[in-house]
Amino acid sequence: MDAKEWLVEQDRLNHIRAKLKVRIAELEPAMANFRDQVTSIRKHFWEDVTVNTSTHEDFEETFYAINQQTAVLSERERGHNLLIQQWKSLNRLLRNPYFGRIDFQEVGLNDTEQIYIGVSSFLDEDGLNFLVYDWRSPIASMYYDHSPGPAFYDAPYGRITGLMELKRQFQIQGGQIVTMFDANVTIGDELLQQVLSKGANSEMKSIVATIQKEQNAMIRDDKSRMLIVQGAAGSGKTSSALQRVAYLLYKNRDTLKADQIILFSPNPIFNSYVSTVLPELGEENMQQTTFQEYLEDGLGASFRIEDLFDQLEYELTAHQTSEYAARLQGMKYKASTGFLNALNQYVLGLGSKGMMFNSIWFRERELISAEQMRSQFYSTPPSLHLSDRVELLQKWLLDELVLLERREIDAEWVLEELNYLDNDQYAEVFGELHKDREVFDIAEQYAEIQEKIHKKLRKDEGDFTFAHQEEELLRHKIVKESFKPLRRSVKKRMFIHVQGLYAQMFSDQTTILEMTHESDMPSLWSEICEQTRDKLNRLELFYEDATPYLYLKERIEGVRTNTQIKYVFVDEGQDYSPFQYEYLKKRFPRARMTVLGDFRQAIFMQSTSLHESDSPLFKLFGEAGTNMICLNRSYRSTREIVMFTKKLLSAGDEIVPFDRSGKKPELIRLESDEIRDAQMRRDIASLRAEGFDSIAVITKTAAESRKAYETLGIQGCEGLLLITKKTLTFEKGVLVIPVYLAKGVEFDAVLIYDTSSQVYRQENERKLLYTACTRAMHRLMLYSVSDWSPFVEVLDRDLYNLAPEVAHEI
Ligand SMILES: Nc1ncnc2c1ncn2[C@@H]1O[C@H](COP(=O)(O)OP(=O)(O)OP(=O)(O)O)[C@@H](O)[C@H]1O
Repeated sequence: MDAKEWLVEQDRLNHIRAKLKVRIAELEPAMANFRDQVTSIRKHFWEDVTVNTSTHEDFEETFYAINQQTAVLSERERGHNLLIQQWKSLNRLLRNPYFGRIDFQEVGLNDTEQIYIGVSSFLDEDGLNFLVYDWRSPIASMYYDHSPGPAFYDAPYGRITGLMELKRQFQIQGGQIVTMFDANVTIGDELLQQVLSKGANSEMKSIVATIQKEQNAMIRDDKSRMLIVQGAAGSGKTSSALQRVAYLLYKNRDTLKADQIILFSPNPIFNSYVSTVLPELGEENMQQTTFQEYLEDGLGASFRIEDLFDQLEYELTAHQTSEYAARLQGMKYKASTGFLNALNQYVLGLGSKGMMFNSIWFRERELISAEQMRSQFYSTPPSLHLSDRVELLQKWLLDELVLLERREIDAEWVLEELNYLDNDQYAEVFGELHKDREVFDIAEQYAEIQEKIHKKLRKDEGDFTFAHQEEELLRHKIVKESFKPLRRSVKKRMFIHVQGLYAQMFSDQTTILEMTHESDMPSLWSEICEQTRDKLNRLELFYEDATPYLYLKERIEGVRTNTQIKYVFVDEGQDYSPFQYEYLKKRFPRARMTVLGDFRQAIFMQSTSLHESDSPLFKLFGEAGTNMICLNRSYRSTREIVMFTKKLLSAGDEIVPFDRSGKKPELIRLESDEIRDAQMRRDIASLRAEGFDSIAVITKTAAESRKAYETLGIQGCEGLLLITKKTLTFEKGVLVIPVYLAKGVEFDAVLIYDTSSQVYRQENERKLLYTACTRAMHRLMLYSVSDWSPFVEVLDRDLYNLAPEVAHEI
């Protein structure tokens, strides 16, 4: 870039920054003014309102005055918040006004427009000229999608075509242009090289300046009901998803708020990892949760639910137990579409037989039996949905309770309770009755007048006394109180015996066949049945049962829906079962869904393929409403690490590394655990000395993590942090972490604690090793004290370096 051009750009930058400073300075007094007004209104709120409730008119006037005052206050607060937002946005721009420029000549116009692109827009004083365009604006999309030459963008009023004459990238720091490139391809590799060569952070970064074309397609897809993104490890799925959230918030700024978007994260620690990206882009964070939270919300009070991580630990460590084979078959089957279909069939079948209810008991008496409910339920129209029939039954039960409650008033126990009312209770009841008394007086007068007019005796003549009436009302009140929990439990639909219904599917082979017409059953079905029933009897649920159980419960009771949410994002989408997708769709009926995942990292027993043509995800919203984007370029790791990790897979050929060089992965075999730990301590120290400050020792299981944490500590390794599923925030340092908690995150250097054949041998462990190794950005080191894992053993020798002292051993 010639020096003259550089000067011109620096001049423009100075000019824009000066304008920004002026605008900021102009805003500050207005902000202070609003703030003072808000403080003053809050302080004097009651002084400015005359409260008078003596007459109806006074009351209305007071009410009106309070309302008016509240409206003024919230209008000022809104104004203040708006100015704060603008102020923050301008300050963000002042630090870094733009990162790109394109020169575009629109067909039919003579002038070429210079379009500068930054994290938000900035207009000239006249409000007509864009000095900086928001990266999400339609015109800015050309920056990501086109190389210099013919180009176009889709404006709200149609497609605009023209010629892109220039595409320039900037890095700006402290008001100075640090680097400047003219790119002749989409986004130049040079800038990306610089960005990617930096160290990992405990928080994810925004990629706004270097979004790639295929990522941009995903970010700006606003047509699909279901967007599936299958992407290699490190291809930018999560980063692009967050940019997509920012884009959607911008595009739909009048109708969409951040809390109408929800992201399902793989674990709580991931929430903290991604939480800074949107604020960095000037947007509020969306809601974040985990599926486990949803399960616990739906079932937590009735069951202790295993989580996905404990399920995986079981799968990886319980080989020796007698029930292992059946449990594994159960995990697989219960996550399958086959079981989902079976369950749907089962629910359908319940329309004609098999419903189970819990009798309603009261003071050790069966008030309404399960049998009565069953016959009442089956007397409702079979053409209705099961949940509608449940609703009719619920109404019937509430009516029955009213009748039973009335009958109960004369029961012996009520009289006893009456005698045992303590003074406070009595006084409370008496107070209430006293109020009612006025009503009785009027009723009494009315009855007397009626008597006179019609000249006939009232029915209750002679036996109507207040004492009697009081006692009756007291009895009534006592019964009503005692029936309250019954009514509440009916409203919560606790009369449905969901546990029994779920267990019924697992009663024996014939039941499920009869109920579901399902022929493709696991061979160890009777053992699976026994395990499931045992667990249910202990009021515990295997992870693989939790979603089907909740699904069954909600199909019968009626689904709890959340219609506020407009977009659902599912990260690590391969780790969700078809059940869970069905559940999410029903739970968020108004939402569009974005699923990001990598089937090559499907380490849990339950998984859903994202890109196979028979993926259940295509059926969820129908093919017409579904779009799939594949991201095969991997940005996180160096070329050497990607070449190594993709060969760990049986089918990883399509993964393409971004061309950033580094050291080859290193294989280090040592004679004993102690020697390995001592070597790791030395390696960690030298990595730190090289300037890498985010380092992870990755293990297969939590038990192995605990062991590594202890033994490395004994070897004098300092500053270790043990990460467990309870850890909520990420910190920089040397983390010891099981692979399933490292999903989705990255480190400068990764050390695989034990890469022997005892640890990574089974086919399901291949993906674990792949996932662990792909967390590394710059350095990858694998250790073993015995034979190498067969997945490593077969790799071409030129894909890695062997530590010299052990070179002869492989
Ligand atoms: N366009 C880009 N510009 C700069 N950095 C990028 C870009 N795309 C991805 N990256 C970087 O690559 C790394 C991996 O991105 P990200 O974590 O989003 O990938 P992922 O596909 O979600 O990975 P995984 O499946 O392994 O969790 C991050 O450091 C991210 O900043």
